[in-house]
Amino acid sequence: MYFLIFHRSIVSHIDWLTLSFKDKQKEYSYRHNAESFSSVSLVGCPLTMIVISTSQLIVLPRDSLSIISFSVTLFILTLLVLFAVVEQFPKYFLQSLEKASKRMNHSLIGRCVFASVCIVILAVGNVVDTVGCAQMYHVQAVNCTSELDMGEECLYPSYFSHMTVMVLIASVLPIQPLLVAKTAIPTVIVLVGILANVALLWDLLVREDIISHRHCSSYTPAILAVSLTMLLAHLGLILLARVMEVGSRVLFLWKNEAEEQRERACDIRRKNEALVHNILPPHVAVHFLGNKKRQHEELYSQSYSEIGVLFASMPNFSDFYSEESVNNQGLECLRFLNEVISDFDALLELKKFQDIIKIKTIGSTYMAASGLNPQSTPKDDSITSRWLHLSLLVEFAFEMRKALQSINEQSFNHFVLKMGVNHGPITAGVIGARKPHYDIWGNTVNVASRMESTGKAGYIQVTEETSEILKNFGYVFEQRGLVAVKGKGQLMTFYLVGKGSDGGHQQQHSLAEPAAPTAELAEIAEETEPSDQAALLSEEQ
Ligand SMILES: Nc1ncnc2c1ncn2[C@@H]1O[C@H](COP(=O)(O)OP(=O)(O)OP(=O)(O)O)[C@@H](O)[C@H]1O
Repeated sequence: MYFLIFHRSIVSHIDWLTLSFKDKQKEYSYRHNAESFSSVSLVGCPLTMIVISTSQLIVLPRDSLSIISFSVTLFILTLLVLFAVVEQFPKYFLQSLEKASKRMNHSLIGRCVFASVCIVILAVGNVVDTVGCAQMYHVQAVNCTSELDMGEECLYPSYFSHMTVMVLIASVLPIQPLLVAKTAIPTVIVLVGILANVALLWDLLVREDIISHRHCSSYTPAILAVSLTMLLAHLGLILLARVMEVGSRVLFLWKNEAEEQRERACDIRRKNEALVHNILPPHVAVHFLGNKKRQHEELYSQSYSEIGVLFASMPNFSDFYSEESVNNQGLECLRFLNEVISDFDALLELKKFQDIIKIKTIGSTYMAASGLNPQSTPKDDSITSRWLHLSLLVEFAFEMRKALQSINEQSFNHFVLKMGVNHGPITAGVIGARKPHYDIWGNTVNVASRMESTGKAGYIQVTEETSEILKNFGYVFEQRGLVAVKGKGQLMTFYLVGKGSDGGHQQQHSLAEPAAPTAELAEIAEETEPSDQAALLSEEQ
C-alpha cells in the first residue's frame, strides 16, 4: 500500500479503506479538529474559475451569455470563499459576519457542506458552460470528407474536458471535506463530464478530430482521449487525496503526541517546582528555578546580619521512643512525631508567620529562623522595625507550645518543649547538587542551639542581647544567671516569661497547663545534657 510505505507510524492506527482512525475517540477528535487557516484552501475554487474562464475566452471565443455565466459563478464563489476566510481577518469585517464564519468553520458538518457546495458550484459552472456550447451551435453530422465551416465557434470542445480536470484538481485541494466527499464529488464530476462528451459533444468532438487530423489518418478519437484523460486524472487525484488525508492524519497524531508530551513536561515541571518549593525557602527556590544557566557546582550562599534563630526540642521524646511490638517497632512513635512536626509546619502556613522559615528537624528538635526573606525589608531603622521578625519568631514558639499542648490532650501524652532563641548574623546556603539542603551557619546558630540544649523543659531561654531586643516588644524576662556555654564561656541568659504587664502571669498560666506535671518538668530538667548540668551548676553559683 502506498501509504504503508510512507507512513508506517500510522498503519496500526487507521483503517486502510476509509483511512479513519480505529480508535473512535481519536476519529471523533480528528474530525472535529478545525485547523486554523483550513478555510483558506477554498481560495482554489474561485482561482480555478478565473483560469477556466480566461482560457475558455481565449481558446473558445464565446458570446455574452457565457461571460455572464462565468461572472455569476465567479462572483458567488468569491463571496462564499470570502465568508469562509473572514475569521482569519477579523479586523476588516463586521463582527456578526466573523462570528458566523467562525461558527461555520468550527462545525464539522458546516465546513464540510460549505466546501462541498463551493466545489459543486465550480463544477456546475463548467457543466453549464459545456451545455451552452453544445446547444448554441448546431452541428451537422460530419465525416472526413465533409466540408467544414471554419468560421464557426466552439471548435475545440475537448477543452471542456481539460477544464473538468482543473475542476477535479480544485476539488481535492480543500482540507475541509471528509475523504468520502472528496472521493464521491470528483467521481460524479468525471461521470457527468464523460456523459456530456457522449451525449452532448460527440459531434463536436468528431469535428474537432477532423480539424486536427485533416487527412483522416489513424488517430485516437478525441472523445476517447479526453474521457480517458479525465478518468486517469481522477484516479491520480483520488490517490493524491488519500495521500494528503494520510499526511493530515499523521500530522494530527504528531500534534496530539506533541501536545501530550508538552502537558507531561508541564506536569513534571509543576511537580518539580512544588518539590523545590517544599525543600527550599520560597526566595531560594525562585533563585534556583529562575537561574537556568546554573552550574551544578555553583554554591548558593547569602550572608545576613540580623536573623533570629529558634531551636525547639522535646526532651522527653527519646524516653517515649522504643522499638517494641506494642508500638509496631517504633513506627507509632515516629507517627506521633510526624504529627507533631506536621502541626508545627502547618503553623508556618499562617500569614503572620510567612517570614519564618523552617530550616530542618534534627531528631525531635525543630529548627527555624526569621528574617531570611530578602523581600521583607524593615519599614525604618528602628529596633522594632528591624527586629519585628524576631518577635514573630517568639510568637511562633508560643504557638508551637500551644499546638503540642493540644496534641498532648488528644493523645494523653505529656510532652514539653525546651526552646532556645538567639539573634545575630548568619550565613545561609544550599549544600549539595543532589538532595540539596538549605541551612544556616554561624556563631548565632551555635549559641541558639546552646540556648536550647542548656535550657529547661517548658522554657524559652535567650541570651541577654536577645532579651534586650525583645523587651522593646513588651516581652517580660526572668534572669536565669550565668550559663557555661562550650566555646563561649559564661553567658548571662534569661527565660522568656510572657508578654506585656501580665507577662509573668501568662507564662505561669502556660506552664501551669497540663503540658507536663510539675514533678515531671523537674524530672525532665534533670535529664538535660551534661553541658546543661554545668549550666545549672553555674546558675546555682
Ligand atoms: N546548622 C546547624 N544545624 C543544626 N545544628 C547546628 C547548626 N549549626 C550549629 N549547630 C549546633 O550548635 C551546637 C553548637 O555548635 P558549636 O560549633 O558551638 O559546637 P560543637 O563543638 O560543634 O558542638 P558539639 O559539642 O555539640 O558537637 C552544636 O550542637 C551544633 O550541632
